[in-house]
Amino acid sequence: METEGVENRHEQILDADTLGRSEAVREYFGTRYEKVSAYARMLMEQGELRGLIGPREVPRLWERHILNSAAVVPYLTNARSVADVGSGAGLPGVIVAVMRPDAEVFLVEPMERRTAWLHEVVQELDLSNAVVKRGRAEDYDGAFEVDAVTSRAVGALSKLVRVSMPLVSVGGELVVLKGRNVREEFDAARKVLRKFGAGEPEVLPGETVEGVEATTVVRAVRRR
Ligand SMILES: C[S@@+](CC[C@H](N)C(=O)[O-])C[C@H]1O[C@@H](n2cnc3c(N)ncnc32)[C@H](O)[C@@H]1O
Repeated sequence: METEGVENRHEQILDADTLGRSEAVREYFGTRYEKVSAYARMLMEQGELRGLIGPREVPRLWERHILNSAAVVPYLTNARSVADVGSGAGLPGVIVAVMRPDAEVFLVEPMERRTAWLHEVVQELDLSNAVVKRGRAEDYDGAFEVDAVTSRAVGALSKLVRVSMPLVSVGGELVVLKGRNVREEFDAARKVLRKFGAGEPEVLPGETVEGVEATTVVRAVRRR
């Protein structure tokens, strides 16, 4: 029984690695590939055991998590500072920090167990541009401002705007990974978007590697 579990796990890791080792993925990440790959390996080996990702996520780690997270990066071109709110296992924050070594990246996460993991990742990957901030986004209102806040799977758009926009400098933006039905969340978010002078959010295509399903990226700019 025990051996079967281990073998299953091993197979899952090999499956997950097939996409991660493909030429298309190596090319996509370029010089940052080794670090992204080291992070993926850490997550494959420890993510489930440490309660960071579900067991079903291991085989689809690259597609659903690593590449999905990378989809925000093309929308952060002008950002010199980024905060990833609700970073959890480091998604998308760690990917942003790896792909944008020129930007300072704050990984904001309240749960101690998760921040301990994030500290390990930052050390292991030698990410000198990443800073782990333990706490809720609301705790940092007035403490720092960034050019962009990223977020994935933290809550409805209305909550994200409410807790994250105070961290965005005027002219900066919220760049959020969402499901394709995100427009359904716009009504509830409008009032709070208006408070920050942000109009209708943009729904942008989150394309990464050919053959990998594109995700949805939502962007809202803070105007006041
Ligand atoms: C479902 S997890 C998603 C983690 C990661 N972003 C991902 O996509 O895998 C949501 C995370 O958001 C964090 N969180 C919830 N509310 C938050 C808030 N107000 N400020 C910062 N983090 C928050 C939780 O502790 C949790 O780690």
